[in-house]
Amino acid sequence: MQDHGQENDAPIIKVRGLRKAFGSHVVHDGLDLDVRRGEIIGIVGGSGTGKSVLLQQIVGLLTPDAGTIEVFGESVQAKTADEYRALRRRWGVMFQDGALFSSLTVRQNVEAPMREQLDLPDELRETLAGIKVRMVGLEDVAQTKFPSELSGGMRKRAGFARAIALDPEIVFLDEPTAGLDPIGAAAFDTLIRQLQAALGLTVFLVTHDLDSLHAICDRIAVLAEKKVLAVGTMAELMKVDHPWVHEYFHGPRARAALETKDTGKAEKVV
Ligand SMILES: Nc1ncnc2c1ncn2[C@@H]1O[C@H](COP(=O)(O)OP(=O)(O)OP(=O)(O)O)[C@@H](O)[C@H]1O
Repeated sequence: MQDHGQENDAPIIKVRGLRKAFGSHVVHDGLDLDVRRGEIIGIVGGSGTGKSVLLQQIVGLLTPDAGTIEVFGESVQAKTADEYRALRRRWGVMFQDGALFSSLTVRQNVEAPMREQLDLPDELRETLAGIKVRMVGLEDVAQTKFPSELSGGMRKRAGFARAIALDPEIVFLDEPTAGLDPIGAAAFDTLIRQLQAALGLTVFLVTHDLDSLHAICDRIAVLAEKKVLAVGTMAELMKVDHPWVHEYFHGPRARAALETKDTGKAEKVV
């Protein structure tokens, strides 16, 4: 058992002075962000503001040009391969399209990180993977299906099951409701909230979906001008005096999402 007690008050993710450029294209410059343990934080920003690039740097798939990233109080960058592997075991990632292995069944996809990180007998691994598949609301019959045999919503659930395969402390979700119909998106939001509460997860949620922000996020971080321009609750961000932030949180789609929330309707207005 690892003792994580001393980390409880410290941010679970701490980003300071982050800079990232691709050639002459600077995506992040002086970006700071704290994520609190146990919260659902939504990451929003215009297209190309670097939401996915930020996520990829935090999980160590891209290397910053400058600045520091700590997760669980440990630097993600300054790690040997074994140390990084141990750190990576404590989070799960769901990429935009679920990024499932097309040649593996749903259950085998969920088993993949278990095979990599855990030394379990086959039968136990299969049973545990089956439990994860059920936890995301997929029927048992889906376990032996291939990704191509699933609907978009089911593929996303399968991707979520794989992200929680190793009982992570943090899950990173990159636009999990993109491409889902309104009812499917609302159901996925509910699933995120339920699993977050049941498993005590911290959720890093990249999204364009204002309904998700209203429905499940504790705080929202806005990426603009190469940094985190503002971070706070929805109510706090609605008071921010910046053209993009104002338009985003007061525009017609924001009003529709707010109305949906206030009236408690299951469907969102599109
Ligand atoms: N591997 C890469 N090589 C070169 N440029 C990249 C790479 N990854 C991302 N970029 C560029 O970095 C910028 C930020 O990309 P990113 O995907 O993070 O944006 P985003 O905010 O997630 O956008 P969207 O909301 O459209 O998904 C874009 O201009 C993109 O073209």
